[in-house]
Amino acid sequence: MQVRNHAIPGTVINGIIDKLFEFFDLPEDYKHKYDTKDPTDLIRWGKGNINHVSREFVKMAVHPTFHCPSNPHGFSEILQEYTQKVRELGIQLLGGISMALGLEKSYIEKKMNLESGYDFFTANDYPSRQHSENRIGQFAHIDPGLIILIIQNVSGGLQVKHNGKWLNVNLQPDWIFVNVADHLEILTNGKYKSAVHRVVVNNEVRRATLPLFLGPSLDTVVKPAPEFTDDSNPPAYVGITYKHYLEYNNFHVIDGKSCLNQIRI
Ligand SMILES: O=C(O)CCC(=O)C(=O)O
Ligand SMILES: [Fe+2]
Repeated sequence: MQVRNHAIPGTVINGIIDKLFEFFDLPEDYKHKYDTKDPTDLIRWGKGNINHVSREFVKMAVHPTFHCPSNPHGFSEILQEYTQKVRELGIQLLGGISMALGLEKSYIEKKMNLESGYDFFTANDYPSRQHSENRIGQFAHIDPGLIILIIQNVSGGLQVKHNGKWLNVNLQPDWIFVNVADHLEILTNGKYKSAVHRVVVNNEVRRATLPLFLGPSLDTVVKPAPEFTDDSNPPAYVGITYKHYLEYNNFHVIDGKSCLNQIRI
């Protein structure tokens, strides 16, 4: 799904992309202080070039509490504005999805306790093909959470698997790509499917992407809701808290394994 005329100002998007490149261009010594040690750290930095992947990333928890590296100057303010606006949009989209499922608009919002929903933001930095030994930015994976909203500085790199084939997601830089993630699949008992996607390195330019992962609150037990189950559609997943789910997949760090197959009945 793609969203075009959204309310995130271009100045905010460009501002955040500039700050991100500034962050990634900081000396490695500084970034190493966020080196991923414990998956529950609220800011985590990591660099690929392992397992033939070219990617640098920084992940931070942004809701219900907001965390951001203090450098570069101004990064935190603009990121806070960005994530708040994208979160609002995401909640509106989940309202639309609830209605499309024939339920009241606030259904997912209430059921998933989004008021204290655990959202995390990832900034991904992929080198251009010319500056990369590898072709892959991220191997095929699915994402935890309900939906992921992605903005990028340049199109070309993200691919989604559809009917066994990899399709390029061609977005204009100011469009938002919305990916369905694991917890919408679990909640709807498979009516919505978590989208398998991967990232290839862009042929021409360095590419930054800004996914925001919108999730339930950490203590919400997510399981197929009764509205989506009956005798012929029994629950297809075991219910576990969002926190346990994230712990299993290492809070979605490099090559985080998905928990979805583990909880399938
Ligand atoms: O960088 C992209 O295009 C997608 C990012 C992504 O899939 C992720 O960070 O989980
Ligand atoms: Fe992803």
